[in-house]
Amino acid sequence: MNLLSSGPVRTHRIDVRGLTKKYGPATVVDNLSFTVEPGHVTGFLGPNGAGKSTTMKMILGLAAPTQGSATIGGLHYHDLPVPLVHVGALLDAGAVHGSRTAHDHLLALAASNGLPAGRVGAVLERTGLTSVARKHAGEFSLGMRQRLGIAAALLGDPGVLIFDEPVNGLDPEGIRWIRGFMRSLAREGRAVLVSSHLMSEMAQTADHLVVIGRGRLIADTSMTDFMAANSEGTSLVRCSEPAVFARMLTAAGATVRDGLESSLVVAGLTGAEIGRLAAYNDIVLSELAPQQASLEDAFMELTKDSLEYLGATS
Ligand SMILES: Nc1ncnc2c1ncn2[C@@H]1O[C@H](COP(=O)(O)OP(=O)(O)OP(=O)(O)O)[C@@H](O)[C@H]1O
Repeated sequence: MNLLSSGPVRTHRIDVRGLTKKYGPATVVDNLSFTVEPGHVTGFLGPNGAGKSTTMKMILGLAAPTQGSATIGGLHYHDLPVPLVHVGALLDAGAVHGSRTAHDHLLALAASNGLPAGRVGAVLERTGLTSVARKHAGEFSLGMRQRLGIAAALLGDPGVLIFDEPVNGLDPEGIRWIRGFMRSLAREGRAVLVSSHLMSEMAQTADHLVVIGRGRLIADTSMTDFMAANSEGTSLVRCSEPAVFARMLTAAGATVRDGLESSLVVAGLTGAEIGRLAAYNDIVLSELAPQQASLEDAFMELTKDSLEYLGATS
């Protein structure tokens, strides 16, 4: 079998099991288990310092786990015969040799990994770099360096791709390109793991979410389920007798909490249902307004207990 042909993509899963990393007394990845499936973009979310990069480095054999394992298609990274054929990664786009042209950078990488030179043209084409292939990478903008890093990750036509905060610092056009690119890689049957500290980033890209905080798993869910559970609207209600109406709402199955200035924040009933209940009980509503919780709010809520430091309140 020719592992380097442009035939169907080899599908692999990433399996992370009980993965733990300690640096001195600090446990930065703590008994983490999750799976990254082929054909999906899995968003790896967590606040800064949550342990995302460290986890990715362990999957890629760049850091040794203190406990547990991370495998690609059942093998540890160091046991993969030609690693780039199975997994490609973009960890730090700045780490490109500025003195080489994009073409020569990729050619050197192909040669040192035993990959055919023909792949260089293919990945330049795929990442839209053909016209600048003879330019020095040192002259590249961040967006172009990012594309070059992705071209390198694709050299072995791997079934697994790992991107660490790929849109950091990019302009809107670069961000849109990367999002679309990751989705196209998943459509081809590849397993794509991409980290971010922004929920809004993931909402437009990922099919699945793995959320961590302080190195621990907080959520492992499909994007659809996360959205259904967290973007449910609440209603803000102002009325003549909030305490009385709150009891009625609760009796009708709503969840009610106090809002600002004697308002009520009501979940579990639609605006129309709240309005009907008020009319039926002769409660005068002075305000009934839908409140849409953003996914970013839901993510903040989910990770608030795991933030390393909280802003001081003045
Ligand atoms: N080589 C190291 N030695 C000691 N501590 C480290 C090392 N690498 C990472 N850490 C610490 O481990 C914690 C997790 O870092 P990591 O970079 O994995 O987090 P992250 O979720 O990727 O965050 P960020 O988005 O800020 O990079 C941090 O507190 C960091 O300071």
